[in-house]
Amino acid sequence: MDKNNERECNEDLIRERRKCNFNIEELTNIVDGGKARTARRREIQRLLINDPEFLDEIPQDYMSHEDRYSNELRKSAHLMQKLADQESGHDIHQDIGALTGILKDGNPLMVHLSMFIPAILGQANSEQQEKWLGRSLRNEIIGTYAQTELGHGTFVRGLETRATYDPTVEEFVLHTPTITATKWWPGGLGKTCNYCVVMAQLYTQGRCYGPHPFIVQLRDEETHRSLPGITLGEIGPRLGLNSNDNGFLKFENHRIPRTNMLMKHSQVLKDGTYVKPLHNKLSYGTMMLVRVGIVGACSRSLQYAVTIATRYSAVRHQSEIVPGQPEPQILDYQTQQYKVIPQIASVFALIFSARSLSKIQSSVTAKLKDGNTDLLPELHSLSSGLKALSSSDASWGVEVCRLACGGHGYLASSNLPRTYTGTTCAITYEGENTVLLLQVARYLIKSYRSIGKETGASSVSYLADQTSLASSSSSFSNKALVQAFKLSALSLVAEAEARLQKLCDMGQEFYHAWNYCSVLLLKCAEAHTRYYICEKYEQTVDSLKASEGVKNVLQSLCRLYLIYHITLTHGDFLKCGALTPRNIAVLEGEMCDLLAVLRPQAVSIVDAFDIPDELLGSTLGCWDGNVYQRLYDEALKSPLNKTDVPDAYYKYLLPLMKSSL
Ligand SMILES: CC(C)(COP(=O)(O)OP(=O)(O)OC[C@H]1O[C@@H](n2cnc3c(N)ncnc32)[C@H](O)[C@@H]1OP(=O)(O)O)[C@@H](O)C(=O)NCCC(=O)NCCSC(=O)CCCC(=O)O
Ligand SMILES: Cc1cc2nc3c(=O)[nH]c(=O)nc-3n(C[C@H](O)[C@H](O)[C@H](O)COP(=O)(O)OP(=O)(O)OC[C@H]3O[C@@H](n4cnc5c(N)ncnc54)[C@H](O)[C@@H]3O)c2cc1C
Repeated sequence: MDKNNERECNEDLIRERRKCNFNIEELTNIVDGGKARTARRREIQRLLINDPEFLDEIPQDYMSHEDRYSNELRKSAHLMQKLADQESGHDIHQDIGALTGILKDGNPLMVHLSMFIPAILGQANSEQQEKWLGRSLRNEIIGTYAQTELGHGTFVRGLETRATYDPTVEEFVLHTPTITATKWWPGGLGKTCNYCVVMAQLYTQGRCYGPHPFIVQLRDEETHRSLPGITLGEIGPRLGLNSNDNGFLKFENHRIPRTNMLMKHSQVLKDGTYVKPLHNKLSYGTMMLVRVGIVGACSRSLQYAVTIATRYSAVRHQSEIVPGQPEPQILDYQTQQYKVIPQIASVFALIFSARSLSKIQSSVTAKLKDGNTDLLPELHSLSSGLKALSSSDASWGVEVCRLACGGHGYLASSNLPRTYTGTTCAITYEGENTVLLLQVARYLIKSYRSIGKETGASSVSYLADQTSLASSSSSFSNKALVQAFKLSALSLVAEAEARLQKLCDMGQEFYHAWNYCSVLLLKCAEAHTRYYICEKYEQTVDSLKASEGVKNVLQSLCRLYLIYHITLTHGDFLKCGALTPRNIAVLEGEMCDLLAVLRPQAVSIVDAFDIPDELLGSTLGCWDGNVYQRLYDEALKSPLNKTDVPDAYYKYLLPLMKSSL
């Protein structure tokens, strides 16, 4: 599609684009994280888009389960090859965002990249890395991360798979003692992988030391057959990601060398002596790493959905605002703006918090290298909270975008259903959101109770700011609104702590009191994480060196985001006195003004996400807005349209219709 050729473009979109009052390329660079990143992303995307190997012979929705898997594996293998052929020196993980959309319903090699290789990097010692890292980076071996079992996913300490050390032959014996111990879910485990990192309970010298990672060969490297003592398979159709061959795995006293325990943090010596790690949750490091990555991935899913919904809302005309006048673009309805534009604002919120979290992660990793684990709890809390809010915000945002497209949003060819199923899985995997938020709450209560003791953790330092409990905001700057979020979070934490304490004073055990307060604790964790997101949004936009046009757009989006979230949870702001009912009413009015201010820029902002049509994969969201022709052409691809009268008519319908004769 030639973006300079207006003749091929829908007239509404041409008009929308002429209203643009900021530099789109500049905003694109901000979204990508700099000019160089934009250039690199485009280079990769061009490479993929122009390659016929990535085309599907027929739309995936018409393929069988096996064909989907095989088709997606064909493309993912080609993708890996292509990326390997690229000049070296680029970190593939930095390029992952550029790949969004090239694979349509999952990627059987994804967990190899996102967890298996990171697990080797983060959990294996240098000799082990020597042995496995190069081979996995060159894709000579393909692995997954096998932790979850039929009986336990959330509660990692409850895993049942055992790795029992046998010092006589210096081997671990891996065993699946019960049906519930069967590994269940790992992506690519069913048919693709020949290796995996298994999380199993470590037993040595008659003691259990909890879950530890082990690298295990699953299939013969020549024949790809599963090895003796190992049972493997795929778990069947899922809500989405149906090409990922999520699998099951059982061990029957399967032996692996001692040196297959990943020993960067803890070790089992030849005689069976256990050597403790610096911090007993370091073996959870791979999960934490992926949680950080999920925040950025969620922002990308939302960019896709909101690009589709915004362009479609500019093209679609329906009903009337002024009686008797032509049908308006649906984007002119305030209620439609309220669906779509806050989701655009949300994209930037997620981008900026993802960046802030990444920075923290890098500094924690650097400190870990020097043996300093002080900031691990802070990273655990922030990555848990942001993973939870980003995945639930993005899933809800994608669903709102789908609903905003009316009936056509329900069609697979809109690409909204698949975007939704590919996003909502992140609510569950890598730590179910409620569970992760309760981890954040645990950290909040602990921090609140240790006020006065220096923790060095910045995300919770505000809990010591008791004076702010009394102050009510009288100004409405963005900074003041962020303060209101802080006050709301602080007062929820104070309330939860007081309620917990009261129950304990009445004689309840702490863990029962905790469960009894957990709805409120969940709210604390959400409010705390929302405050973090809002603060980063405000600070990033405020300190941004950008042209006036771009700055204005981002200021308005940031303000919309702050007000939108205040209105969604206004009870909390009222309860703590951060805002008055009158303040809320004024803010609600201002939110509608902001929708009106942003309305003419909406198409240009989503254009700045710069998603090529080939990756967006949507009849409704294409750059040229030629929606109806595309919908019609896609419908013609239905196999049912190959014949005028399908066989099923003769088999079932005809006998029914004639039976009454
Ligand atoms: C929920 C927890 C964190 C609980 O762990 P626990 O050992 O029972 O801990 P606890 O008693 O609740 O707390 C004890 C303490 O451990 C701390 N802690 C917990 N995790 C960490 C961490 N990572 N770093 C640093 N500290 C950590 C907690 O904050 C507690 O600290 P405290 O005692 O309060 O000081 C854990 O079980 C967990 O992470 N569960 C979630 C499981 C999960 O995420 N599975 C992912 C499987 S892989 C996957 O889904 C891949 C999908 C990808 C794809 O397909 O693309
Ligand atoms: C698409 C997909 C891909 C996956 N890929 C992998 C993979 O590659 N490797 C892998 O090992 N695993 C993988 N998983 C598994 C995934 O990590 C788990 O499903 C996830 O961690 C949730 O655990 P669970 O299924 O045990 O849920 P459960 O813990 O059984 O959750 C059920 C309900 O119980 C609630 N609950 C549980 N514990 C508590 C608590 N302490 N407090 C309050 N409420 C609680 C939850 O909030 C939830 O509402 C994948 C899952 C999916 C869906």
